[in-house]
Amino acid sequence: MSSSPTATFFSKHHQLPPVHRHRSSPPTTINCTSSPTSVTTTNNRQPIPSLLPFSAKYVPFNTVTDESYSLDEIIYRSRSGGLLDVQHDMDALKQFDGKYWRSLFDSRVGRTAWPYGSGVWSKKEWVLPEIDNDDIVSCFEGNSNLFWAERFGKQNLGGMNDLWVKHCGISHTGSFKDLGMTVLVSQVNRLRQMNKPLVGVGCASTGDTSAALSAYCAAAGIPSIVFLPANKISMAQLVQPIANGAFVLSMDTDFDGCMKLILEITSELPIYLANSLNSLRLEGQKTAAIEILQQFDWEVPDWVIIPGGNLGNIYAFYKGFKMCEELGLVDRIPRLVCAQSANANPLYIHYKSGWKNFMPVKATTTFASAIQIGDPVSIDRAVYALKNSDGIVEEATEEELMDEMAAADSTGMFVCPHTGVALVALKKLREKGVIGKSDRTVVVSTAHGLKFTQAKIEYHSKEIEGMSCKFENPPVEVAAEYGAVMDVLTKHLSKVS
Ligand SMILES: Cc1ncc(COP(=O)(O)O)c(C=O)c1O
Ligand SMILES: N[C@@H](CCOP(=O)(O)O)C(=O)O
Repeated sequence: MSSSPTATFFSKHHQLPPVHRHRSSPPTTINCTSSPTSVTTTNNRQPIPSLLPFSAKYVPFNTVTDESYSLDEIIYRSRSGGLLDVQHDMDALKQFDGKYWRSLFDSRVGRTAWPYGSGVWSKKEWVLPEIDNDDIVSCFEGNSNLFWAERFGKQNLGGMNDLWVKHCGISHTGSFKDLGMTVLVSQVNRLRQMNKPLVGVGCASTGDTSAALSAYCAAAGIPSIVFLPANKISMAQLVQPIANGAFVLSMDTDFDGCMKLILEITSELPIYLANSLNSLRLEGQKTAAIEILQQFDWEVPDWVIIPGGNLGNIYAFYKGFKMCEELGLVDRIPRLVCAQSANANPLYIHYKSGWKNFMPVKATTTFASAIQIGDPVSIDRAVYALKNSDGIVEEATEEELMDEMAAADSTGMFVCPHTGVALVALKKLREKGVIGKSDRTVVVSTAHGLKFTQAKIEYHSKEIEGMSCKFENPPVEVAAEYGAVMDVLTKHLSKVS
């Protein structure tokens, strides 16, 4: 019996359908690979000599030093214990102008040529330029909907007309983590092909990283191990790694406790760390920023608002925008806003103190459970991103975030509580007049609302202690009889008309 094509689709050894094997080059542009000798024009196939190859390496984050590491090394921190960053050879990338890169990226959208149809791998030269296409583990992530939130903007924000929601949660495993995980798991796949001693990949998680890790590992046949804080993630998130065959450890601690443990374990055992401390993840996540520019035909929005927890994503967005500026695709970057839950707000406190001495906090329960993080590993990256984008940090209380989520849902979206946090930040900045009525603004929606149905059910049944749930919309129980249905319906219609 032949095996299911979907089961083996991403395996290196599987014979992909011809359309996926075909490495197409965009029309009227140059077909770039990582080797300078193979950079050719599509018209005459003449090699262009002396071009620098595209390459990337790890360097200490925001530090001037000669220290650097190959991406094929298993390393997460610099010699001094600081964060790492993936540094691309910008001189090599600058051999091509902004117009070239724009048209190359545009030409790959929605295509099936492996792996460029992925929103991440369509930017391969800027992500992991040296990986072999056969080693890539992709679920064709990215290319997510940039939704014009017309009704929400008009109704809830005093006629704001240029408001957009980037639905990163409408994705393979239901969150933006897919963008980073395709890169990390592809690199692990490559390292395993190189016989590096890696028995598996592990992460601590509030539910989305674990879902993405387990799915991408399962697609590639790589063991995954996830550390979850018991009873602190949604049921939908818990079942994702279970279904994907991960080794799931449920621990009586919070995310910060799980994070501490995975760092200790991965330093002892040959398990590769998949959290965003690992800067490879951010290379994939930064493509969401590039995609936003692309979806606006390379016009730059004024504001981008991102919910923050472990704080890798805010830096990933900054990096994506900054690369586009440096390589001439756009001439400026947007102002960034990081939005936190008031119950898990170490960055907000740090911002309000004028960036004086960062102090972790003990994060308490929040409906935005995926950002219940008190000691974010990427604090330095976030501060850098915000300082260099004239950024702002805002916070949202439980009632504010749940109301905003419900208000967004009532205009046709179905967003997660973290998106609610970002929408509160927008509302507060509009009310203060910081964000103008006609400013082009993008709110990044980070996970699918279907992962958080329990929170929505509690809200709409007014089951949340101390919360007025002003947008509640509970189902009406009615007898299955014509008269009874008519009564409730006419009453209802008289109210809405
Ligand atoms: C749904 C969701 N939104 C936002 C975040 C915050 O992202 P980051 O940790 O990169 O700040 C996370 C994870 O932390 C998440 O899972
Ligand atoms: N929300 C995250 C928390 C961990 O973040 P990471 O980006 O460092 O992996 C999750 O879903 O686990």
